[in-house]
Amino acid sequence: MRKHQNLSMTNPIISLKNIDVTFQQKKRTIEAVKNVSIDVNRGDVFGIVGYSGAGKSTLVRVINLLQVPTNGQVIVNGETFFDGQGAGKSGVQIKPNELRDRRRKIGMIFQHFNLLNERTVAENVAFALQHSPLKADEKQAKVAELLELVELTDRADQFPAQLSGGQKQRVAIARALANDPEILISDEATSALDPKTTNQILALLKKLNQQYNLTILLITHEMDAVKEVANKVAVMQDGQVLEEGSTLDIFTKPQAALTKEFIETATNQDKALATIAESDAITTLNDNEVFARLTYSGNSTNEPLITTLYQKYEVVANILYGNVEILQGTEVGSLLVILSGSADGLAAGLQSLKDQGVSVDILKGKQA
Ligand SMILES: Nc1ncnc2c1ncn2[C@@H]1O[C@H](COP(=O)(O)OP(=O)(O)OP(=O)(O)O)[C@@H](O)[C@H]1O
Repeated sequence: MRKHQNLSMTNPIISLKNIDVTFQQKKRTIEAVKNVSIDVNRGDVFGIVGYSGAGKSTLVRVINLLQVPTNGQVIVNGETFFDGQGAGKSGVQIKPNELRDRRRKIGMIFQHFNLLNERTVAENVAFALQHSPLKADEKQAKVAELLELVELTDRADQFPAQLSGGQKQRVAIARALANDPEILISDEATSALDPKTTNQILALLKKLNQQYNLTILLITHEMDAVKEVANKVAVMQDGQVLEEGSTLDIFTKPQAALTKEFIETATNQDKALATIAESDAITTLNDNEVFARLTYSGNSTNEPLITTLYQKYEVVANILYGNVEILQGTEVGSLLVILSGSADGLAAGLQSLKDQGVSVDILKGKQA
């Protein structure tokens, strides 16, 4: 695997501008992607999160024109692949043979691995090299190198049916990397795997990103997966990007209700919230109390938030749930608390938390 240079000249490596994808069916029009613009920089692990049907797969298939968009611009590595308004195929700006070449530099992996069952592990990887200019012995060496990279050297002569899900996905990764792609699109690649195997695959993707500067697009319905590896996230719903930002910002300052929902799941807050919401403390919340979620990162973690609330504002915090994650090397904490105090004390205390960069969500209580 070749290490890709970080050429600032060609950043972003993928630029999608105002992309629409509309499918015409007999009686109805499906707007699968609506006016989406995203820039992916070289070396990014860019997470695209959304529920089934949000348009994620359709959007990423636009990158290598497996899906020709209805409108918009597709620019990869500074080269315009597509530019058109309602132009259909006539908006394609690249010749078919060139497009085939460029597609080889964009590897893809999928939920169901898409391996050839009649071929061995080594043959599956070699299959991706059928159009490569390498000589036979070079191809063999390349396959061996790739299998070593994904730690499957000892499985080279086995068939997919003899492998676990995680091993099958590693074969698929080796195959996707055969032509030294600069971009890897991972479309729900861990969705069929158990949590432990998922983490192993995510760790492998992270290694490929760090060691080879491979740009990765990680499509998933699990914010958990994104949290592990992505430095940027876009949240999709109904064909649109609801919000986009660094993983840290998305986790600490989510704006859209859907983003908050994904984060609650990824940080196990959803389960805690469900239990806590039923508890007496919440169902019989007093007038001088608020139930709040406090999210803080980096510097704020060192601040004695709770102590200050009490000492300065006489606001007492009852912590019902706490969680700390390390995201991109930064601590992100979340607390579910009942804060009690005088109306003025609460107002001033909450304001002081916000001033310290803590994101405050009132989940129940007067100030909601
Ligand atoms: N070729 C097609 N023809 C018609 N409709 C399509 C086609 N491909 C996708 N769609 C529709 O476009 C919408 C977005 O689908 P898409 O597969 O991109 O979503 P997704 O977020 O990737 O979800 P999933 O993870 O389930 O694939 C859906 O309503 C889907 O039914």
